[in-house]
Amino acid sequence: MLEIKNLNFSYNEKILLENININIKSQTFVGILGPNGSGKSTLLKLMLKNLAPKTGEIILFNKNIKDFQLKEFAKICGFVPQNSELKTPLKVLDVLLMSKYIHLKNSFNTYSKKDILEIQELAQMIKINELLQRDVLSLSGGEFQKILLARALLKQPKILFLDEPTSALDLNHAIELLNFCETLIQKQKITIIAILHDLNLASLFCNKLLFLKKGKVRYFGTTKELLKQEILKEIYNLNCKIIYENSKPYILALKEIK
Ligand SMILES: Nc1ncnc2c1ncn2[C@@H]1O[C@H](COP(=O)(O)OP(=O)(O)OP(=O)(O)O)[C@@H](O)[C@H]1O
Repeated sequence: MLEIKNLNFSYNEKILLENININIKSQTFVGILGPNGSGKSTLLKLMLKNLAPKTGEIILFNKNIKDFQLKEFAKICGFVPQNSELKTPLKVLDVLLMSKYIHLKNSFNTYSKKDILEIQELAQMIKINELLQRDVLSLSGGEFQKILLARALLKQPKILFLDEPTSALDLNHAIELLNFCETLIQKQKITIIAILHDLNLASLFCNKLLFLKKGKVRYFGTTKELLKQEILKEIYNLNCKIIYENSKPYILALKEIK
């Protein structure tokens, strides 16, 4: 479904991503992990066509993403950024309605009752229905993150990219949001690619992990295969214990004894 072949990327002379080769099957929850500065956001920007590879290609549904028209690409790919460019005082409902713009046949068309109903249904599901009439600028960080997710989902994307989707959420809300994303994979047959820093959340929700370090793919495999003491030491220089609960690995970070 999404294939990256021999991808290299650099800014000026600085190599940021080197010889990236991965193949992501549909209906997978992929976590992109790695230390700060390892190239996670750069890789996401390349997959979103915000940056262009120096060499190599990114193939989505058998087509090089550079050959997608912007509107066609935007219909297929949903993106939930960490922060948003949204700085204008708009009602949440209006922000969400704007995401339906892409499906309007032409600029003279207007939103339908069906669009409003769809927003209300989704708002119920991700528990933002009480926020619809609020000004986006008045929302808390966590509430805002959920609005960004709703905005991406209303485009009914086939692939959803998330940049640290739980960074502003408490643990309960983080699990609730990722649970919801997991059900989307089954119900709407979408694929999710998320940058995550929390290894335990990655363990709970991701089927596959991509570990980057210094711009290279160090590991790409199943969560069970990769969440191992020696791998986490190699990638993060982390001392940890792995505990298994319902056959899922949990990472217990250890303080270095001096
Ligand atoms: N515009 C730029 N010009 C030069 N270097 C850049 C630019 N953008 C990013 N970098 C560098 O590229 C490297 C990878 O950055 P990137 O943001 O992809 O890392 P990351 O893994 O997402 O990090 P973090 O976990 O801290 O968000 C870093 O060393 C960063 O300083």
